[in-house]
Amino acid sequence: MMWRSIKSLTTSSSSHILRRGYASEAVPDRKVAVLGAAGGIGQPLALLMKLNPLVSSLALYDIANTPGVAADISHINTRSEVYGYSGEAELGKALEGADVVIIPAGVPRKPGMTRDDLFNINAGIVKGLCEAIAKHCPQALVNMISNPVNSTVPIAAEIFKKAGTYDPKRLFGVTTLDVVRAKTFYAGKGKVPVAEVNVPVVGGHAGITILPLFSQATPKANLSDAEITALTKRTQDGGTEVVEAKAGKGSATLSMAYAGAVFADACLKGLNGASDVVECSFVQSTVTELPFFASKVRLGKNGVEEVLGLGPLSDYEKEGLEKLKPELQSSIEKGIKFANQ
Ligand SMILES: NC(=O)C1=CN([C@@H]2O[C@H](COP(=O)(O)OP(=O)(O)OC[C@H]3O[C@@H](n4cnc5c(N)ncnc54)[C@H](O)[C@@H]3O)[C@@H](O)[C@H]2O)C=CC1
Ligand SMILES: O=C([O-])CC(=O)C(=O)O
Repeated sequence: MMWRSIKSLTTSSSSHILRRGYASEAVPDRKVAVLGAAGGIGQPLALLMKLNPLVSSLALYDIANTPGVAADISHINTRSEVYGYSGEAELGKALEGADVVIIPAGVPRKPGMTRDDLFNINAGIVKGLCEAIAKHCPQALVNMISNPVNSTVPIAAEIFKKAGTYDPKRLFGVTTLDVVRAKTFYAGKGKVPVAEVNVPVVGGHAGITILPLFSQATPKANLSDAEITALTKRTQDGGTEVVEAKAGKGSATLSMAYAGAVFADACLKGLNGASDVVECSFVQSTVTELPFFASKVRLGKNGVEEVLGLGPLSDYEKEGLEKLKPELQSSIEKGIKFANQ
């Protein structure tokens, strides 16, 4: 599929504009920057963004090892030009003119750790990167992958507020991997075609704050309450399942790269004018009393066009929603407090 869509694009001889097949619809130039591009997520994510025909310029930034990754990926014969940037002195150049900035920079979990255990290191990394974004590409859509997402997104918001550049429509916590997992696990248990499955996942991105809404899943599968409870728990613990299987060698990287690429693609489609792009994301929200919350979001030319409501919840989901609020609230407050220290 991906290969076909790439082949159906041809380069215009007179400009950087691409034209789609026989139609004359222009595909605008779009720059994507990946911060943390030499890491476990960063490398396969950079590869997937190199395969995305909506990207014209791909900036790969890390504190080290980016020249090799950039040289390697740059040989792939797809649309985008690839540039590698290494070290803080080059961060500004990596960000300049970026339409979408994806942040998988930071340390991953080891067995026995929670995502919150990453706060002490990753909060500082995210803060520094967001200060640079505010300076060099304040208009960019920011896709935050670095954990704990429940705190790193509020940190980013506070940093942007301080710089006077905050636009809640442009800041996203990437929770797509929760949706990817919920879809996979539901299709397996419900014996329905995985490609057709849709499941909203709301709340946040850690343990019980991840709330899959299987009562709204389509296509309908005949699952018992016990099966729904088990699927919910498996989705909530999906990250830990990978951390334990990797046994000290990090957390999800390949499935996260896929999820990050799906979400960035949705952002790019929205920027380019599509009006029917809906993904779940952790954003500034009034869906509940919490200031940030993951729910379905319609993307468009300005980033978030509309934060969609939760829809009807089962009693089990209503209970899960109430249970997650105190933990999510405290993670949000921790991020806000850190940024304002
Ligand atoms: N949102 C989500 O669903 C998920 C989030 N994650 C999170 O993503 C983050 C990255 O995970 P991995 O790629 O596995 O880790 P990794 O350790 O393999 O890669 C992280 C990269 O970040 C780089 N880095 C560190 N400080 C930096 C800075 N100041 N500027 C730019 N780059 C910097 C490192 O050099 C390294 O290349 C972790 O915090 C992890 O918990 C992981 C999986 C899913
Ligand atoms: O579990 C982790 O630490 C990484 C992550 O966020 C995930 O895989 O969902």
